[in-house]
Amino acid sequence: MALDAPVERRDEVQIAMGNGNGVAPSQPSRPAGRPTAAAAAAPYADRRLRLNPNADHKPEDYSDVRGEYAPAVYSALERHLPPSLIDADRDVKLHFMRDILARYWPQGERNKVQRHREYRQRILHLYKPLHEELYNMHPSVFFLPTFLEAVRSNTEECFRSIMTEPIPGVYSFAMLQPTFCEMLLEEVENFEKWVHAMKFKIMRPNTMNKYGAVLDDFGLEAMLNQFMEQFIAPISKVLYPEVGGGTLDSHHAFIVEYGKDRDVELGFHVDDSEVTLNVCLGKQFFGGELYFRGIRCENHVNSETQHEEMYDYTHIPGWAVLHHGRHRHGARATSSGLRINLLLWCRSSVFREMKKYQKDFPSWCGECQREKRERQSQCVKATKMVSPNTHTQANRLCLCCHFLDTLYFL
Ligand SMILES: O=C(O)CCC(=O)C(=O)O
Ligand SMILES: [Fe+2]
Repeated sequence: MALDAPVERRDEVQIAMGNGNGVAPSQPSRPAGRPTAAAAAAPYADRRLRLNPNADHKPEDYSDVRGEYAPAVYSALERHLPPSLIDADRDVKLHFMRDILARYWPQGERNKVQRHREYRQRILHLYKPLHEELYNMHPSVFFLPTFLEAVRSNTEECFRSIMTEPIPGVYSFAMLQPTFCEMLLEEVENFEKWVHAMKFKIMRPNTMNKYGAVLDDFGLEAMLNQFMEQFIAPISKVLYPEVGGGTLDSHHAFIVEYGKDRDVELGFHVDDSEVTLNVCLGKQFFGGELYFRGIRCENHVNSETQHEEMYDYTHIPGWAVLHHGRHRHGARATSSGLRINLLLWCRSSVFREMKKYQKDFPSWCGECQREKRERQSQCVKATKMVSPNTHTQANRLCLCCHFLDTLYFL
């Protein structure tokens, strides 16, 4: 099937509010007459951190250093400094480490994160929760016994025993207690009313939603972290090892709202996640089916869908659907009623870092797999075409192909 419109990447909204200023890192004091830390660190500018830390080295104390990184970050990083720098002046090392950190996290991004932090702090300070019990993890109140039992058993067989997998990589299962769904719906409603009454700016979950709310913004972040670590990560480790399912370490959690006077449908997109959990909380509605169209890497995000990749999922309150973040999907119009879903985008920083060095992804991208099969069949054809005495030529071709397939790292 040719796609009508390009696939969107669904990104988090970044809010601009507060005083807009990031906290400036403090400048370490410097005795007169000595070269600046920047000048002293300059000769090391092209050096990189060591991959393996120097476990015997005792790092300096950075507890007086103010800024966006905790002092512990500098102490940990110091063990990775190149040998020529590890015994340099503390200011020189600090400058070098700040340079490294800034390369990974540019100033503009840091300011946005800082503003968002301030926004959350203001809400946490002022908002009074309706259901306090939601803010701490209570497994038996939140989850159905069948789901809890499967997670406790922690085996692939038990996970699969409560799930259906209608197409590869999409799993659905009954997950949440009805009372938990009701409480969460009431909490979100309460938060939205409060935001309105306070004339506070509400941050929508995504660039593609006009309604909904970010659960992490009003105090549910710690509980949802446990939700991910204790209940989604064990499953992802088994079902999604190829996309970092075993190393999930951060999340973005939000509510989406569809119906009359809300968002109606959701365009074709991929999520900014490795693994996405999507659970319907209610209420009553028609429509809103989730349609899937194959898993794709960035290079192939707009490639054609194969027939066997097409699947439509109908939401049921309390039921979850778990899928790859890069599984292309969208939601059809909710034609009547109100549909509210909880989304947990689970991310792995390790997987994201490793992905930078890979050139294709036949273990999970449907199109990379298709191209690999194509290359292999070309090789087989080439092998068949040559006579036995020129076989070496064909072997060379095949070896070449094999080499290309295994050369993931540049
Ligand atoms: O409305 C839905 O169920 C889909 C939501 C979704 O895909 C998303 O928020 O990323
Ligand atoms: Fe999505």
